[in-house]
Amino acid sequence: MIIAIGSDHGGYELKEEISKYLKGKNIVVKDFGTHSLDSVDYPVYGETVAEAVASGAAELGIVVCGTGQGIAMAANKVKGIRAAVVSETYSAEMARLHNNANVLSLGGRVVGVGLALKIVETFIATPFEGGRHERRVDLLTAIEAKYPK
Ligand SMILES: O=C[C@H](O)[C@H](O)[C@H](O)COP(=O)(O)O
Repeated sequence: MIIAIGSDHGGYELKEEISKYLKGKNIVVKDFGTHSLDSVDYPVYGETVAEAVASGAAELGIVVCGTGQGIAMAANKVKGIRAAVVSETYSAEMARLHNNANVLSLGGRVVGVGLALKIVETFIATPFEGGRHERRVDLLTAIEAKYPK
């Protein structure tokens, strides 16, 4: 599995922990930065990770900013992306099962490392359930088609 990751300065430290965790599980990590605590702009990293997922270069994406909110907003602007802001494991599971989320967004100033890694573990281990949820995810995609560039 290939996972694209990215963060701003507010998510940098957690992004590094997630990268270490994933590599320890023999998952290929494509790290799109940032690479230090210097202040940067989260939309840049949200878009880059989302593009990697939308193009198929990565199967899933994980983005981190201070709250997980802004970087998820950026990722969700990219066609084909369903980014979910998650702070506990139930939502991590449901975001995959029901929403087929392809990007996980975490707040580096919200969740501790231990919980964040459990959320990541849950997110990547849970498949999309399909069935009635397929129709609803298709309706999300249909909204995108109504607003072409
Ligand atoms: O949603 C946005 C993120 O939480 C950012 O990480 C945050 O706004 C950055 O704030 P600051 O520039 O004060 O570190």
